[in-house]
Amino acid sequence: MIETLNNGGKIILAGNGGSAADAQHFAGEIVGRFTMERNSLPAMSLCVDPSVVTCIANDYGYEEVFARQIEGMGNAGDLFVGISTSGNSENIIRAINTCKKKKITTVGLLGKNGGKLQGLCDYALTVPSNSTPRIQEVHTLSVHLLCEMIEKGIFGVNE
Ligand SMILES: O=C(CO)[C@@H](O)[C@H](O)[C@H](O)[C@H](O)COP(=O)(O)O
Repeated sequence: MIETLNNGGKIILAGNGGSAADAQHFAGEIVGRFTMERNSLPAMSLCVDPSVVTCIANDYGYEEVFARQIEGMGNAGDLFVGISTSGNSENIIRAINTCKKKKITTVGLLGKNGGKLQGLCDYALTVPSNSTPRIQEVHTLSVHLLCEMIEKGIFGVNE
């Protein structure tokens, strides 16, 4: 993630339900700030524009809501984070496949045994629990830890 941002790429995130909340939370910490006064960094959640999401879902199917946004807004050198507690959400799987075509690095924040996404993502952080709420709680912690590491990695340890 640090390499992506240092090289001018952006972080793109998506998830369903509670994981959609995690995706927008992550983007907020990166674009706004986590704990440090610093320049803004580029990150976006694909879950937050109801007009875009409903248009794609209505016209192309819910499976396409993230893949089509990546097709339109993702660039080589970006990094996509797909958040899925089951690892089996079809719209995240399709998003990852679109990223591969566009040379976008893929990261899975997953749960259980990682599901179908485990082997598809370039990197996977998989919470080995069968409880969706417990997985989500560890994902939220992971979001904060990642944001802390990004800030410290790019701007130093000033807090
Ligand atoms: O928050 C919860 C359950 O705690 C739900 O909204 C949950 O996120 C939804 O069922 C999601 O559709 C599950 O998708 P996924 O994590 O398996 O990809």
